Amino acid sequence: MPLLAIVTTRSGGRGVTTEAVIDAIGISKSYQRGKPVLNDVSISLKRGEMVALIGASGSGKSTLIRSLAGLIPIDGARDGKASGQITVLGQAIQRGGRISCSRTLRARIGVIFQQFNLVPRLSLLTNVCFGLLGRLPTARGTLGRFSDDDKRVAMQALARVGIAEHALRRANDLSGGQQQRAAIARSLVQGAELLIADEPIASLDPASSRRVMDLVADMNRQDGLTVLVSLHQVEYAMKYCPRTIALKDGKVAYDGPSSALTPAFLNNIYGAESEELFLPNFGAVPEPDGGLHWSDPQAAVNGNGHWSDPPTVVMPPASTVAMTRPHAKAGRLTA
Ligand SMILES: Nc1ncnc2c1ncn2[C@@H]1O[C@H](COP(=O)(O)OP(=O)(O)OP(=O)(O)O)[C@@H](O)[C@H]1O
Repeated sequence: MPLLAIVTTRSGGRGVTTEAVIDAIGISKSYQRGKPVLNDVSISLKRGEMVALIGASGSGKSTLIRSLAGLIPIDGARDGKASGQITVLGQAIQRGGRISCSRTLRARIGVIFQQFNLVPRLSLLTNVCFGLLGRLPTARGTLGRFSDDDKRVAMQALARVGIAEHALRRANDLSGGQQQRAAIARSLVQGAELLIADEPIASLDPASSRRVMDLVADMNRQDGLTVLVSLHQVEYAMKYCPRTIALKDGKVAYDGPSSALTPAFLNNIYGAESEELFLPNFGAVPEPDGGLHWSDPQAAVNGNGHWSDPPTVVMPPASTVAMTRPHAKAGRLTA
């Protein structure tokens, strides 16, 4: 697909297919020997899915995201235990504790971080052009010589994320939300097929968070990008992602529909942190069986729901809402 088409396509979502875009089998990661931060984790994402990764602080979300993106090596075979394997877009990105990510494969994976990862003293335009590096001849890319066509593509991406007027401003002169939108524009010009985002809204105010999540959801629906996004606030996971994977102590504690998550389960996952997680008026209401469902399903789907930014709400005590069998069936519930 031509680059301009990648940035401007509005042809409608491509839906979820059966093709696995991420396939991680039995992966573990220890920063210190004998203390695994990820412990035998297996997950699979199909093309076109938008999946949230949630879990308490320290549960291993960033470690999993970085492992899947081929940024840190997972554990190799150890103590008689076979090593895990990660396949992304049909290619082994990690095997036996060794990263084997080609330049071509890396160009197909967009990665967004909480701290934006822009070059602070360079313009937004140049930062977005860096997304083209995986596609340019090495010499031109290394010298950072971008053609008028390259800049046109970057401008289109900046226009799509709504910050074209700031193209020539230095990245560090812009707000966090604008910088994150520039990082998204960089993934757009990159032509990524898979977007892996590590707490992209963790340092943003609610309005900026919604804009960023709306853009990510738009890339999923309109461009067919497969998205894995780690989120601290569960409400965003429930609003934007049909499926949620929850980590607890480095293991998959839940993998299933976001709508089947219950306050009791979330209390279990987050413990004392849980009171900070829920914002009311997102449209999520408890069902009699303890699940959370959207009062306006269309709002959940198209991101046009009514939003407000009220103070945090205290979740009901775990004992008041029991996890019932239908949820265990709907998702893979192991916590
Ligand atoms: N580079 C590192 N060296 C040593 N330990 C690390 C390193 N990175 C993370 N850890 C540890 O691994 C555990 C999981 O960290 P990780 O950042 O993956 O969790 P997280 O779920 O993303 O947390 P948060 O929501 O706070 O970002 C934590 O105990 C953390 O201290």
